[in-house]
Amino acid sequence: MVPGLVCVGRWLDEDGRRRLTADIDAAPWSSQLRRRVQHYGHRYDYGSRGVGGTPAPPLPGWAVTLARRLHEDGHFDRPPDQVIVNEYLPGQGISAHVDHVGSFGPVVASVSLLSACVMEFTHPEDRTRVPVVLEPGSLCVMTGPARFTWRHSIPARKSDPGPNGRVPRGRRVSVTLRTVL
Ligand SMILES: O=C(O)CCC(=O)C(=O)O
Ligand SMILES: [Fe+2]
Repeated sequence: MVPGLVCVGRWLDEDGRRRLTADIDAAPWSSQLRRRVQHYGHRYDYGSRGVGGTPAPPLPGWAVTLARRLHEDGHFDRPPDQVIVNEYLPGQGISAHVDHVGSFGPVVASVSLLSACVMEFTHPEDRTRVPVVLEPGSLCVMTGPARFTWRHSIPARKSDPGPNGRVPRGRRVSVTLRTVL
């Protein structure tokens, strides 16, 4: 429904999810934009804010493993070298944006952990809105129009609409991998 968007459910199995979450939680978090974040690789972040800030630490082992697998699976033509980890507590979200076009390459990949949530893709001209459920362990890859034209956001709310009523959110952690231009 969103051209250029590919989502793979259960990209990480339960053990993989548990180990990745433990590795991430063993690292220090910093607080920005009301969410907690970790940056690795070049510190080019926050969409329209563009390039900035102090250099980030190199990719830790778990991020190198994810980056290699995404490259080997054919999602990237070189292993992604920039990683942002976002934590969302129920009620937190991210406003509609396109990941900074001048800073990042043509592929943006996100792995979801812990709680499911709904990401909304919005077309800037006709305002078409497509909700996409991000399940724990899933991989979402944005290329082409999904990457460059459509905006993505996570509504700041405590539950999401589901087929059988509202689905409460829990703590969610996402890992987004990109290449720096
Ligand atoms: O949490 C997510 O899945 C998306 C994060 C995101 O869009 C970003 O950091 O640019
Ligand atoms: Fe984004």
